[in-house]
Amino acid sequence: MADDTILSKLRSKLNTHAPDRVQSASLKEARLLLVVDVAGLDEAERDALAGDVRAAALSLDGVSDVQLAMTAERDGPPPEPAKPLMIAVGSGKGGVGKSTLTANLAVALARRGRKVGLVDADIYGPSQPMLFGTSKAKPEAENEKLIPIESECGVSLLSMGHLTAPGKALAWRGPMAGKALAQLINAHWDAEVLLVDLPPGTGDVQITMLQHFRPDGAVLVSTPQDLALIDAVRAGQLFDQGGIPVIGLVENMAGYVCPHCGEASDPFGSGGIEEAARRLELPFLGRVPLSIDIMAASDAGTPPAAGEGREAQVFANIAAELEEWIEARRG
Ligand SMILES: Nc1ncnc2c1ncn2[C@@H]1O[C@H](COP(=O)(O)OP(=O)(O)OP(=O)(O)O)[C@@H](O)[C@H]1O
Repeated sequence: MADDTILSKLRSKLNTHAPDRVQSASLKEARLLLVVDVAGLDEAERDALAGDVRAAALSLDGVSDVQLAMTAERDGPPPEPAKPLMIAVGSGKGGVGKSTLTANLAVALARRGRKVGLVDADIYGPSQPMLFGTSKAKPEAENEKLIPIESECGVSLLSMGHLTAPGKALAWRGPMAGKALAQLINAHWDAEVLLVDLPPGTGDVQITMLQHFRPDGAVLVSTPQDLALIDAVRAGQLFDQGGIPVIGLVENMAGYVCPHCGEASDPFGSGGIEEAARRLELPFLGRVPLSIDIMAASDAGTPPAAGEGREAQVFANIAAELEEWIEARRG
């Protein structure tokens, strides 16, 4: 039988594997030499393909022995994409707007052309699915790694809120919480920058985050209230001790302009975080006003940074400060 005839007969028998993977055949005295392309296959897939090709070849008339030459084996698995720069967003105390800031910074960075991923590490009280309007989405997995959910704002994200029933509080102990976090972080991220929304305070998840995942830097958010600020400084010390650079501080809920009469007031004081940043010799990244529009857009699952209003500009300005740090690290 001519080699070309053998090749086409063999390919017609290989319906479960891509027949084109068998590139050439050459028969010499009942011994068939086959060149098989295995590029991009993992070890198990390669073995399965080799087994099927061998069985199909031996079923051909005039073939009593088969020799396989696998190409592309020396290329190894496809290269891993570059690791994203990981930036943790933390706060000393709850309710200061850390999740709101993380979501909107992610959107503002994406609008600057960065590929941005967001991990909601607030596994006890995840709010990112609500902020991005992705509460109903369920991530799929490939090779036992989660595939992030694509939001409409160009930011991909993963949260425990995508994996558990809505509103179900998680009461996990440290090791389980650490495993859950690992699942979210070691996912199939296609991102240059990964923002991590930490739970408030200085507990287990924060410590796991510092020790195991070593973010490249941290942003701290606080309201101008004294107590919030003291807690933020404590959170900053935790990063410092772990050798994680604090990129800068953000003041949230600073200054309120009444939507009816236009009068400006400072319900929680003002300027305290900028002053604290100066004292601590840390960069001040910006100030987000207390705004009904920010709250309403967040509750509706449409991050205000994705819009065109004054609020979008506030987050764009903070993202521009952060971008300087990112550029110095990544180019
Ligand atoms: N600048 C702002 N103006 C108005 N409302 C805001 C602002 N920032 C946050 N909020 C609102 O404050 C509430 C708490 O915000 P958020 O969930 O972001 O805080 P957090 O620090 O992440 O809280 P937690 O500790 O519960 O994770 C939300 O209802 C949010 O919409």
